[in-house]
Amino acid sequence: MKTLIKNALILTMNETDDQPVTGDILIKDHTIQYIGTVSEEIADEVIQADGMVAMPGLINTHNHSPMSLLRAFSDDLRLMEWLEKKMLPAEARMTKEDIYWGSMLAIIEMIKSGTTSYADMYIHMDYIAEAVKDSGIRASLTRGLIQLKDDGGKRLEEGLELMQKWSGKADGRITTMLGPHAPYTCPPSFIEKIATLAKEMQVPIHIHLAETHEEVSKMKQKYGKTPTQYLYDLGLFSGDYHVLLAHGVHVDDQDISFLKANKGGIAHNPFSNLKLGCGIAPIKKYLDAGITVGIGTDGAGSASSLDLFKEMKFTGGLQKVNYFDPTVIDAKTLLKMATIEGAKLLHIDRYVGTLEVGKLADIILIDIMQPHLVPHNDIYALLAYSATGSDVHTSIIHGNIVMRDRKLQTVDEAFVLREALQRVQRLIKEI
Ligand SMILES: N[C@@H](CCSC[C@H]1O[C@@H](n2cnc3c(=O)[nH]cnc32)[C@H](O)[C@@H]1O)C(=O)O
Ligand SMILES: [Zn+2]
Repeated sequence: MKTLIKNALILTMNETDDQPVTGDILIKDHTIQYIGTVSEEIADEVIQADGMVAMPGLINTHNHSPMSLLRAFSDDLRLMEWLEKKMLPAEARMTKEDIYWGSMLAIIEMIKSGTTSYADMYIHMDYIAEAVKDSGIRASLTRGLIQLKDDGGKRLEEGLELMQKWSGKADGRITTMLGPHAPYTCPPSFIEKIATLAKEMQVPIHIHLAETHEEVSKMKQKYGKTPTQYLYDLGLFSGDYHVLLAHGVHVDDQDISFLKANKGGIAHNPFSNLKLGCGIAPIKKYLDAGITVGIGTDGAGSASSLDLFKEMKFTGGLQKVNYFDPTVIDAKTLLKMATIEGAKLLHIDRYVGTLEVGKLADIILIDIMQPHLVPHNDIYALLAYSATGSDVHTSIIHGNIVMRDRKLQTVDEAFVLREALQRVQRLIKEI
């Protein structure tokens, strides 16, 4: 099967070509076969892309997809209260079917706003994997692991089963990670056990880190260390594996030097951090230290929506205001964070994250012939600061057209919305 994208303004996000050029992209099965000028005759299908930007699909580096069912349910509380009084009781009621439809709701929102790969940490991951398979998105799946008493073992078993059952499945679109939830929910022996497994199995780790002031003081009180030093001392950053760290809001300079040892990096979720009143992560310092930073949303229970174009604006705006300096981060850096840097964090940058011959075809087309996207002076600035998720016209993942002219091709959108509306009543009743 050969699909041709014709006459697009191509933004490869590849280091070597800085400026977009008008041209064609030929996709053969799952892969980008040629970028340049291609005759329409050789293609089975032609997508006319005049007036559109073609760029790599966006990568959401942190999500809890079924929490989309808990959108607009608890919005103005502190993190611990939000989590313990609202989210956890509602999550405890989620059936496997709720998980499937909740994650499907999140996935179709992500696809419709330009995300083609995402990282998910949750429970009942089999059902999320089914939704990933059915929808056509690419995902890195993690069973979130907590150990409150002696109950971590069973969860870890489930995490390992997920890896065995789903790694490389759905046509290779699914990868997996090990997922200790956070320093404050995982005692030292549990972290060590997971780090050892990651080392043995050569798999990445996905964990929350230093999200609030409270977390830092709690860990200092209990262990005499910051959350970052706690993980560092347990050897989490010294393995051969990548660690995807969500948030990293409250770190000092010593913490940042510890984080340099890690082969993964930080998933920055600015709007979730803002809405939970957590703080502003020092993204400029991470970038200065050479630490990889990607952009995520976190679950819609805190992030409210899963639009990475929105998160790019918050990322840029917050760093500029935090350092009283608009030059600390630029539009191109924001777009890199949302594409290739995110791909590094998911450990799939060999396959996606830029448009290059030989890479998998994860491509979005953005309609830039709209009042808020004209003129086209600087395409990076246009995409990072002016565009929103609803400007994404067409989305191709793994060579398959999953959305065309804003219409989903793999899933019945109206059906998913009805399922979500009906299921949420039971989940939030009297909480
Ligand atoms: N609660 C699960 C384990 C973790 S899955 C991922 C968890 O992270 C929680 N979560 C979502 N967003 C955040 C956040 O911003 N900080 C900390 N936890 C979060 C979410 O409610 C979910 O329970 C169990 O009982 O086994
Ligand atoms: Zn989270």
